[in-house]
Amino acid sequence: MTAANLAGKPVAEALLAEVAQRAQALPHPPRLALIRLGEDPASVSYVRSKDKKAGEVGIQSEVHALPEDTTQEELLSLIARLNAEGSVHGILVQLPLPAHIDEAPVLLAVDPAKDVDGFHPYNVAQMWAGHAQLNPCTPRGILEILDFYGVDVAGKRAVVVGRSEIVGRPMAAMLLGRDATVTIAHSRTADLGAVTREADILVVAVGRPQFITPEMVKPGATVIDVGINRIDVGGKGKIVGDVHPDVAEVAGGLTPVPGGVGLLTVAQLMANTVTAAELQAAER
Ligand SMILES: Nc1nc2c(c(=O)[nH]1)N[C@@H](CN(C=O)c1ccc(C(=O)N[C@@H](CCC(=O)O)C(=O)O)cc1)CN2
Repeated sequence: MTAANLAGKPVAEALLAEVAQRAQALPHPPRLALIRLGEDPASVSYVRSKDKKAGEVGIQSEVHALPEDTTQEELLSLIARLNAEGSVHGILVQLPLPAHIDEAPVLLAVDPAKDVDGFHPYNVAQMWAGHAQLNPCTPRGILEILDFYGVDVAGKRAVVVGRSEIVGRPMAAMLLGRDATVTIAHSRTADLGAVTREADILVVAVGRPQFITPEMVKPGATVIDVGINRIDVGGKGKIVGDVHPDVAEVAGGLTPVPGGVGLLTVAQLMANTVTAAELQAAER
C-alpha cells in the first residue's frame, strides 16, 4: 500500500480563496498586527510569510519587529495600544518568545476578540467547551485537511502524540469536538507503539525527526505529520517531519513535510483574522 498524499497546497488554496471573498465583503479591510521579538530565523521567516499571505488575500498587515531585549512592560504596552486601536482586528505574538519574557501574561493581555491565534485562556476554554470562534491555527488547519480529503473522524480512534499548547492539546479538543475517541500520548507514554497502533487518525507533533516508524502505525490509518525538523544530510540542510517516510507503505493517507500542515497554519491565520473582523463588525 502507498498512502494517499494529503498535500496542504490545494487545501490552503481553497481556504484562502474563500477568505479573500469574505475579506472583500467587509466594510473595511481586516487589519492584522504581527508582533515578533528578536531575529530567530524561523520566526522571521514565519512572520514574513504571514505578512505576505495577508497582502495576497486583502488583509492589511503590519509587522512590529521589536529588539530581542524588549522588556515585558514594553511588549504589554504595545499589545494594550493595539487592543485599543479600533481598526486593528487581529493581534498575533510570534512564539517562541525570548527567555526573559513570561509568555502567559502576554497571551492573557491580547483582547480575546482580537486573539487570532486562539491562545487566550478565554478562547482556550471556549474551545474545550466546543464553541470557540477563534481556534489555534495549526490544529484548525488540520481539520481543514481532513475535511478536504473526506476523512470523517466521528466515532474513530484518534491519537495525538504531543501535548503542546499550540498543537497537541487543542488538536485533542477539536477532534473530541468532532466526536472522535481521543488519546493524548507523549514522551513519557509507556509502550507508545501499542497506543499509536490503535489510531485510525494519528496526529504527530513531537519535534523529533522521523520518530514514528511503520510498525507504530495501523494499516490504512490517516497520519498527520506536524513536525518541522531541520537536519543535516551529507552537509546539506533538509526539513523532515516527525514521521518516517516509510510510513507511507502502511498508512492510508499521509501529510507531506514540507508542503503539508505548515501551509494550513498560515492560511488558517488569514481565516481567523477575517472571522475576527466579521465578529467585530457585527458588534458595532
Ligand atoms: N504565535 C504563533 N507562534 C507559532 C505558531 C503559531 O501558530 N502561532 N506556530 C509555529 C510556527 N508557525 C507559525 O507561526 C509555522 C510553522 C510552519 C509553517 C510552514 O509553512 N511550514 C512549511 C515549511 C516551512 C519551512 O520551510 O521552514 C511546511 O510545513 O511546508 C508556517 C508557520 C510556532 N510558532
